[in-house]
Amino acid sequence: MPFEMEKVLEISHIVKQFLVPDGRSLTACDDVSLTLYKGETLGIVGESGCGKSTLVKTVMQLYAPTAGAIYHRGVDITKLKGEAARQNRQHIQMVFQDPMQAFNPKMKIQDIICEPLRNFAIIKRNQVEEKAKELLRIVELSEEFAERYPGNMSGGQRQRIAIARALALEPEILVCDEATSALDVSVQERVVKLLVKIQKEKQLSIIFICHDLALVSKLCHRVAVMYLGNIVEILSGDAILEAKHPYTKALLRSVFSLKCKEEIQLLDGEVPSPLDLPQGCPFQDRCVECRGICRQEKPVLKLNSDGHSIACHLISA
Ligand SMILES: Nc1ncnc2c1ncn2[C@@H]1O[C@H](COP(=O)(O)OP(=O)(O)OP(=O)(O)O)[C@@H](O)[C@H]1O
Repeated sequence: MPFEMEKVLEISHIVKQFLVPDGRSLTACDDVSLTLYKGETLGIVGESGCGKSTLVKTVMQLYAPTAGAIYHRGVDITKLKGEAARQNRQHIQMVFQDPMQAFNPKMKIQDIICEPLRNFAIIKRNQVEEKAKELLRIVELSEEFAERYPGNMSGGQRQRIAIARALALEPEILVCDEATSALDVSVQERVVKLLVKIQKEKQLSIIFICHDLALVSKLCHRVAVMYLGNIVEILSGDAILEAKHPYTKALLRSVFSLKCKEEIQLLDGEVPSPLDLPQGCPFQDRCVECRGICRQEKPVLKLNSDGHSIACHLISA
């Protein structure tokens, strides 16, 4: 493994339900368990609405889970309150798709980058400029950006600023939710290379949510595939084309072929509503191989001897 097998985060049986206006509950995450290791990039993929953002917002303590626990270095962070919860946020930072929404347009870049450090009283006012320049160097931007405002910068530059701000507190974990998706391909490639470089230097663990399966397979050590609030498969990024779960295989077929960039087949059928989860396998209504047992029993995620996990009744370990 290119990363250490030291557990940094353990997501354990997370269920997240939302109460919707008509009184029913919507299950966005349905018993999700995942481990993140030190220095690892863990990709999370799946169609829109499968629960990726809800899962990472629960990790970020933005949502309280309905059930389950999230252990960071052995401590269940979902139970932390007040100052203990605030302190823990230093270790897990997030970069969103559109950092502009998070930036105050009237603040100088140096103040935006150093705001987390000021909030935790780690640096004084007169140390902001120097610290901002140091962080700008890490994300390979000129020190001149310290004095600028976010309005007149390119998307790639803003995303580097967002990364610099997220790294300011020297977190152990960086969560990137579609962080490179709005960038054009060449800028995206440079930002991704930067993330890999920083990860190697700092042994950072990264959770990377992205719709682009080719990018995920290139960047991520492991990839978790989500469907209707469930993890259906976990496999090595470089083995994504060897996926075995019928959903992952369909997802791979439905996107542009990694080799010839040619669209080949769309995934048939609609994703069922998370308001009305079926008994049994979440993928049963779209699976061409569906059998009786798939409608009765929900398959558990089983670890194969090659480190590949699959939740499917039809595939044996
Ligand atoms: N605050 C909320 N209240 C009610 N329902 C929500 C809330 N947030 C998310 N959902 C629902 O939970 C399900 C999972 O949404 P989520 O945003 O986590 O999916 P996603 O995989 O991140 O999708 P996308 O790729 O489009 O961002 C969806 O059905 C969504 O409508």
